[in-house]
Amino acid sequence: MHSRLSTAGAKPGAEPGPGGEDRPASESEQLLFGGRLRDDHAWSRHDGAFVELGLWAMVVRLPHLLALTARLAHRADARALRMVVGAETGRGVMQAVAMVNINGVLAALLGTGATTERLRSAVPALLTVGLVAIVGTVLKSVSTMGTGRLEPKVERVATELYLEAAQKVEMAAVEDAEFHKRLESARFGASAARRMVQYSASVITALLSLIAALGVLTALHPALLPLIVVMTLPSAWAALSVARRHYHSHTAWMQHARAGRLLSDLLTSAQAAAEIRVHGIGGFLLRHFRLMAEDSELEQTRLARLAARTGLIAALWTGAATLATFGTLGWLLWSGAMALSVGGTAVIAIRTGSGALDSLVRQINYLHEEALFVGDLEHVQTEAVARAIPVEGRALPERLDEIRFENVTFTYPGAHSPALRELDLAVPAGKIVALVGSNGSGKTTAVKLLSGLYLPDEGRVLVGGVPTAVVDRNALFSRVSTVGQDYFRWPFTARANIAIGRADAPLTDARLDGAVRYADAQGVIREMPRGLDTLLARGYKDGHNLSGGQWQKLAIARARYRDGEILVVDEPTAALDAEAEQEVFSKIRHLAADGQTIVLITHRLHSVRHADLICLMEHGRIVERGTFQELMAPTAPGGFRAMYELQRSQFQPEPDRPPLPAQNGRGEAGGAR
Ligand SMILES: Nc1ncnc2c1ncn2[C@@H]1O[C@H](COP(=O)(O)OP(=O)(O)OP(=O)(O)O)[C@@H](O)[C@H]1O
Repeated sequence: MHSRLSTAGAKPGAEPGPGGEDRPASESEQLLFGGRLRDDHAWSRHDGAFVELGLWAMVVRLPHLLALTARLAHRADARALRMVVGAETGRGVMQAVAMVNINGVLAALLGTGATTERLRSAVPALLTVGLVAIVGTVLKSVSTMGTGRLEPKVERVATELYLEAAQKVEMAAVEDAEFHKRLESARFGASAARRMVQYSASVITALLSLIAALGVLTALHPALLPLIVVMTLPSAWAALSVARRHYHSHTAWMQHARAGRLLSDLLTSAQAAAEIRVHGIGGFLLRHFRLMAEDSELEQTRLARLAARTGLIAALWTGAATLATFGTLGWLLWSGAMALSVGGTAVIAIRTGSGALDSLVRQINYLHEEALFVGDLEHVQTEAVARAIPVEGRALPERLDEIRFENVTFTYPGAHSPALRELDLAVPAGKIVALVGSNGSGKTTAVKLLSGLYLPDEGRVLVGGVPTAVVDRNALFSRVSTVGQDYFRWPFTARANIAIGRADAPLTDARLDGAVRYADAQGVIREMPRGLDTLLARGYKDGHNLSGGQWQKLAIARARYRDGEILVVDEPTAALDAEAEQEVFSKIRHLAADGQTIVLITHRLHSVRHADLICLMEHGRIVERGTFQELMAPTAPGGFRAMYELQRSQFQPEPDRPPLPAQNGRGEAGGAR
């Protein structure tokens, strides 16, 4: 029997269903990600989507798509946009002029009269064709330059559109898996917007080229018009079918692909590197990476097989249509309904026209496909705006005299039970309130509500008398400094790691030095190869890594640099040595004396002796509160006292335990050798 983590012998997706994506969860999906990652209905989110659109509906939507691209391009670089549109329009016109003149050349050459006479009369049209070809080539270069300039800018503008909106959403949205999925999809939207520029330019060219060819053909013989359409239909149908399948598959497999990338990222992650080696996880991850990749390879194979079949059917159909077209042309010539010179032009016009129509259908098709991703991007942007933290709200008073929780109940989105239940708490300004309690009792959640990151479901959190539900939350954020349990290790220089605490304030050395000194981080900075300019990102040139405690000191310096009136410290000393820990707590006491309000979360109960108020939390409620002396008194309920005594006893020597053998080789163990 295999162990739970073993995948030996497993062949996920070995028997794909007819649609490929209807297979049950593969072993990798089930074991690592808890279920199937494929979403067969992802595509149906797009109302009236391209997957359901017919060719005509797509043509009708074309102006909207071109306008969408033009809007993005205009925002990115209006001048480059004018350049591209002008050049592409010019190219189309040149094609029309060329075709009319080719007709002139052929008519002159195949007309009556002496050869030299015919040649001479063909020269003006011939020269025009040459000139038009040169102008066309120049215009193509101008267009290439314009699109080259435009594309990266459009991608940047599109990326910024959703990044800007996404960084302002409520925490509830950040933790919403559905919103993340949309963000992932929107990422493709930015590069899709870039490609839309190219496709839009090609649509303009193909459209003008087609108009030119149709114009010439109508003048030559109207019977040739429907033939062009018949010749083009098969490849248009094939392109549409393949693209639809591709889009459907892409959206259904997006989560799967993301999970595969996650596995490959983990294999090269500096953070996971040590554990991967010591615990021998590399082979395990690699195996699952391969299994996941094999799964999507099966899907790719399925798509390729279908594309080959569609291509074959389309080629047979095109062959028949071409035969019919040229047969008709031959019959027209044979029956004398068309002159030979006109026939020559007709061949060129048919080839140009069918090529242009084919290209037009393909480009519109691509444009639609890309537009769906850009649509996702717009969708995310709209959703992000709807879920954004409101920018307006009631102003906070100059001085925040109190933070108050009134009967607060809060459940995380998607959670089954509340993290906070009917919580009442008052934190006076300039005091230290310590929240203690077992893991998961709600301490961190309480400070998240206090900081305005979440809003209560019931009850109120009042900061300076203003409920967080109506306060200007950006103003509230700016009054809070935090050293969180999971503070972020910014992969920037040490200087940036501290100054990012108040990124919008001018960076001054005095403020920076003050923060470094406060966190007692001078030693840490001195030991870094380039001091404050040391890059703290392993894996980059000259990147340097710090120990957990050193990082923690930087995080404390950052909070000090931020200098908010309310300081939230969540396990601030977990990674510090005993001496540094005492130092931090004594500094925290001084801050309170200076008027800063401090909410301290810690499991080190010895450290909360000096807090003005200690709250013991359990299952989202405060079950005991008071000063250290009050909670340790024999009359107190005893929960805090019991926890404190338990911690203290761990530092008492155990009388029954035998002493460690001497380390100099002369102890018992050494003597036995
Ligand atoms: N983002 C989240 N989404 C859903 N549930 C969460 C989230 N964060 C915390 N919880 C849940 O809320 C409850 C309270 O968690 P919280 O982090 O506030 O506990 P804590 O007292 O700070 O714990 P610890 O001492 O381990 O840090 C826990 O049951 C936890 O699983």
